[in-house]
Amino acid sequence: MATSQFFERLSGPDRGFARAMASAALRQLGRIDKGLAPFLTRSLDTATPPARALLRVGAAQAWLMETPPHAVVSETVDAAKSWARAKSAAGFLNAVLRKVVSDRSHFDKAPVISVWPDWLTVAMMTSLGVEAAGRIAEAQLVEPELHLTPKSPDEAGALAASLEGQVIGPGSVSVPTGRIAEMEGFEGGGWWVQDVAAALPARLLGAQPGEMVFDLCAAPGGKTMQLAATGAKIVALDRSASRLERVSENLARTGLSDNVEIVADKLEDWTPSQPADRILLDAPCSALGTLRRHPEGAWIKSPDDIARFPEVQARLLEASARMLKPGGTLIYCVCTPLSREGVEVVDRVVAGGLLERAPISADEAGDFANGVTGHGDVLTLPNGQYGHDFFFVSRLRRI
Ligand SMILES: C[S@@+](CC[C@H](N)C(=O)[O-])C[C@H]1O[C@@H](n2cnc3c(N)ncnc32)[C@H](O)[C@@H]1O
Repeated sequence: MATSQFFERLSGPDRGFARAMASAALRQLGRIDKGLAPFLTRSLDTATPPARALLRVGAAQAWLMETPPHAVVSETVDAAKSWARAKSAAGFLNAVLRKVVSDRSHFDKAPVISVWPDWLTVAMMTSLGVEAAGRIAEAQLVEPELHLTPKSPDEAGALAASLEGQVIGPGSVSVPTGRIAEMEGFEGGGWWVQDVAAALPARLLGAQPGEMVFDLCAAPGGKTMQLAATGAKIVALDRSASRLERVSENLARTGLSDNVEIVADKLEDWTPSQPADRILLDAPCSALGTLRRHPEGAWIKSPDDIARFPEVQARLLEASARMLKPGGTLIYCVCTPLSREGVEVVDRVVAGGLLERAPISADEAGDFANGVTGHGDVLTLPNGQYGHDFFFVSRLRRI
């Protein structure tokens, strides 16, 4: 049986505890491995995957959760004994976990920036500097908040009051986490889940009623709903037909389908029947700005996986620019803080002469004003006010 099927069979507190263990281990995996290393005679990589997983989860309980030491050792060893693929590691786990529960000093000494694999820590520090990379790592230590976008920014106050949340940014609402489909107003479609930083790009596009707006990497549709709510005519395009089903469901639930045409195609293969007044390009990227939500992303991806993005992004940005009316506005955004997928892509395409920057002012960036760069782009690094994702946003104009 696959591990995910075991999880699905759990319910109540067991399910919650399993989730909490996995989340704690994944959030600080790099530090946990550094804390474990002195207790091992060989590299952790040489352990079988089940033994490695149990060791990391045991260490997460000992060092990050308040699980009693005897329970950490006995429950983890019992779990190994009842798992065919881990049975032979029971003695090894027992010996190492006894040391783990009585000595957290190596874990405590591992710097917060080592939560990621080493290659990623280096990439973050090279791109952003040690201090900013450290703040991003810090942000990963805590469970993310739940943010909602109301259909109209004017409704943020009422939504916050009804869900015991608080208004953040220019019209988002932070609410206590819970089962989303059971929260007040979900069925009625008055709001959708969207990180406050993810809501910024569509707001900065400034779509007006009746304008032709292309949302060119649209699925699952958080930004499409924001654009549709402005009263503009929207073309929501994505290469993934299955992900576009999510866009349709989201639009139907929120009652925003009327002015949206959905197109399943590759951006670079699609020929629009008329040029756009405005375009939003939320390009495919390494998604390193959402690691606090999906910390496993740091370990699933390799340097090669993320190296391919800048070429793709530049190609998609150029193709998008050609679909824009002269003087039309384009927002390019990516949910990664790495400069090679952000400012460097924009600089390259701007140098080609199709686009120029339409700088974003500190006023427009609101709570992210401290992220406005000298070029007038925005990089939503930790703002010291509330947790959010890390987006790069640039506003451009067709020359
Ligand atoms: C970052 S996600 C978009 C998120 C979306 N804008 C939102 O707010 O919900 C990137 C999307 O780009 C799509 N994509 C990747 N390459 C594409 C291409 N060449 N043409 C069109 N869509 C593409 C992916 O299928 C994915 O849905």
